[in-house]
Amino acid sequence: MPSELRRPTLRWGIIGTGLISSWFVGDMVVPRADVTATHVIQAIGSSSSEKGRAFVEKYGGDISPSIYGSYDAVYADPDVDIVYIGIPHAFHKDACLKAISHGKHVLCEKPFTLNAQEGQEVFNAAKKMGVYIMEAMWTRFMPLTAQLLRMIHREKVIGDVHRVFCDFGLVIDLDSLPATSRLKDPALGAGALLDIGVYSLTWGLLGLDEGIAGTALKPQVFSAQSISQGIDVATSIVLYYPQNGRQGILTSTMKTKSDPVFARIEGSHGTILIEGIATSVPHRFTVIPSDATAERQVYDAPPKVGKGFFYEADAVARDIAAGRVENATMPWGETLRVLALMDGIRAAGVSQED
Ligand SMILES: NC(=O)C1=CN([C@@H]2O[C@H](COP(=O)(O)OP(=O)(O)OC[C@H]3O[C@@H](n4cnc5c(N)ncnc54)[C@H](OP(=O)(O)O)[C@@H]3O)[C@@H](O)[C@H]2O)C=CC1
Ligand SMILES: O=C1OC[C@@H](O)[C@H](O)[C@H]1O
Repeated sequence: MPSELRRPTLRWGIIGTGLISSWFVGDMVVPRADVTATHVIQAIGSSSSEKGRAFVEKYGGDISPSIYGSYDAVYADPDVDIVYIGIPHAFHKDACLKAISHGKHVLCEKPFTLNAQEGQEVFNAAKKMGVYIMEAMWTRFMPLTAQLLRMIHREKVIGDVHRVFCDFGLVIDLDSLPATSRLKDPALGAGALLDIGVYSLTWGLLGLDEGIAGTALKPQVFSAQSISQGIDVATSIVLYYPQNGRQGILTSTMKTKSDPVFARIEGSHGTILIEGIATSVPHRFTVIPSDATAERQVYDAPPKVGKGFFYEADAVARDIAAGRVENATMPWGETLRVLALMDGIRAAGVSQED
């Protein structure tokens, strides 16, 4: 096998120097024992080059990327293979389209775009240009997630799944945030559903049905949203699968911190509890058989190195080296399915203005 396929290299251009870009870059430069891909931080694009320089000093370790005071310079840099988009949701579509128009591959943060229509536009452009693009739904790429889903759907460790409960709650005090914060400004896509509810919804979809994108069963969706200052501060979703009676109760809120045990999956032969520092980051699950005499089994994530963003980045590197334009774990159709569900929830959810 050619070495580029065995251990591919990707040269990344980073768009935005906020929180998520710091986490992502930190993971790309963290020393790892079992590296399967090499990630080079080739360029940083920021609203100002001073900000870009400060970012590299703080988070970049030994790297010395090109630092640009604009995003356009990153898209135009011939040494950049792939653009990582880490800016507020409302700007994802334009950033993706610009990167694609320069022939760059793209990894774009969640939620991929503000709605399914925007997402479709971006995928159409990527298809036309023949470039790779994926939504950075990192939770799906963690080995513990893959192990859990295999045990539920293939090994049927809890028998037939009946219900999935999942919550993602963070305490976000809107009054203390500037009006320009991405967590507060409706124009930037603020709201619990798009920011954190997307994870609860993801766990529900993955736990209740093995299919994704075109192979997934279609649930009926019921929802309620509490609106404050023009954004949803809490969204609750019920997924009901008429095909088999399964139900998901999937919640998100900006009012309360969720419990470390953020999800419960119930089946005919037992229950699984999933825990982590956040609903996006599972670090352990426990299988509790219904038979009280049988032992609980605990499964832990691999020892912690970085935050775990390299799992999705490695997957992207392998895909690109193999000539694929989309990823099998997070294909374009799956991003569009989740976006369409969130569109429906926002359109139909019972809303209460305070
Ligand atoms: N996968 C995950 O776990 C996480 C994903 N995310 C996702 O990443 C994206 C960015 O979130 P996060 O890093 O928390 O956001 P931050 O507010 O921390 O940073 C966003 C960055 O985007 C740039 N930017 C461009 N225009 C604006 C604007 N009008 N207002 C604010 N920032 C702007 C700025 O970078 P500059 O000035 O350098 O151009 C800014 O630093 C979101 O879509 C979010 O959903 C966020 C956190 C965790
Ligand atoms: O994706 C996310 O996960 C962690 C949260 O802190 C953040 O707001 C969100 O964007």
